[in-house]
Amino acid sequence: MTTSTTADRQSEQLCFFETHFTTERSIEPVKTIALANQKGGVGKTTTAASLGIGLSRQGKKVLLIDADAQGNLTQMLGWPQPDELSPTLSTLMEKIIAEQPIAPGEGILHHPSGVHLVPANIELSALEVTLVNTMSRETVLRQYLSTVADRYDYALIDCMPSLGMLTINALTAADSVIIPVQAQYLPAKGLEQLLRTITRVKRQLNPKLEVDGIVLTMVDSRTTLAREINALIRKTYGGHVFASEIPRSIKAAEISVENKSIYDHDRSGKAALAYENLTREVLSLGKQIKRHRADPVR
Ligand SMILES: Nc1ncnc2c1ncn2[C@@H]1O[C@H](COP(=O)(O)OP(=O)(O)OP(=O)(O)O)[C@@H](O)[C@H]1O
Ligand SMILES: [Mg+2]
Repeated sequence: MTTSTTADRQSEQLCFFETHFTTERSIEPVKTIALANQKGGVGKTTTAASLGIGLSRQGKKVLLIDADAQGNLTQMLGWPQPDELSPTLSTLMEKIIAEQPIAPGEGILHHPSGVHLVPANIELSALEVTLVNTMSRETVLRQYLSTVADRYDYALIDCMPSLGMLTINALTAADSVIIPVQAQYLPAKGLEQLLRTITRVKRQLNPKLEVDGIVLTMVDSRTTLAREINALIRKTYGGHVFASEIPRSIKAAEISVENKSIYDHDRSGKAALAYENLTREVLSLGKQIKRHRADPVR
């Protein structure tokens, strides 16, 4: 029978710590969040920009990924002609498919707020068609992200309004999903379809995928209908709805044409304050994940 000394035990524990944390760091140094909802115009892009810049204002290194061929996020951040940009997300994903090397920082734009952006344009539509006949077609975006992930704390993917192959790529690359829902219409059917897709991706492609929550956008609490729908969503999805609600606000609508962040455009307005609250909630979720990850070593 062997008796382990205190030194042996300490060395074993150290080994366990190193293995645990080294693995976590090398695989998941970044928290990747997909902003997804196949319904159009619900605030995905506005939330991606405002949450991303919000996280950056809290000292986090943030990469925004425009995964929509409309290029709305790219335009919102101040590149009004995305079709003239190269390389873009489609170029980088094509390189992954062709197994070509990607240079450090290739295609990544720097926004004055501090966030970085992988832009998109109409070429992404063609790429989506190419993906259909590509080996490991669901993991191309995840493979791209793994080449840049170690430089960021958060990567936010702004999805297009569909459940097509690019959104599946985003869900496969993500640790979690935030679902912006416009509190004006009953979203029940579309939401169920989205949640089924998330469950399918989690089961077949990405076991770590979680839903961070639904964020109610363009909330107008002046109308009874909006208040009722708001209450119904909270009753149905309970703890999966963020406490922070994004109010309907002209200032929030204006940022898509002003090319300013909500924090620069209307610093103390209600939309900026709401996005600051959402940012705090998202940061606190990140801490919970870290606490959870650290549990086994205690
Ligand atoms: N809080 C808000 N109050 C008022 N208007 C808003 C608000 N948030 C976004 N908008 C406006 O609503 C429209 C849709 O927003 P956004 O582009 O963020 O949605 P989306 O879900 O990304 O749309 P798509 O599905 O087309 O990608 C835009 O014109 C935007 O400026
Ligand atoms: Mg959008």
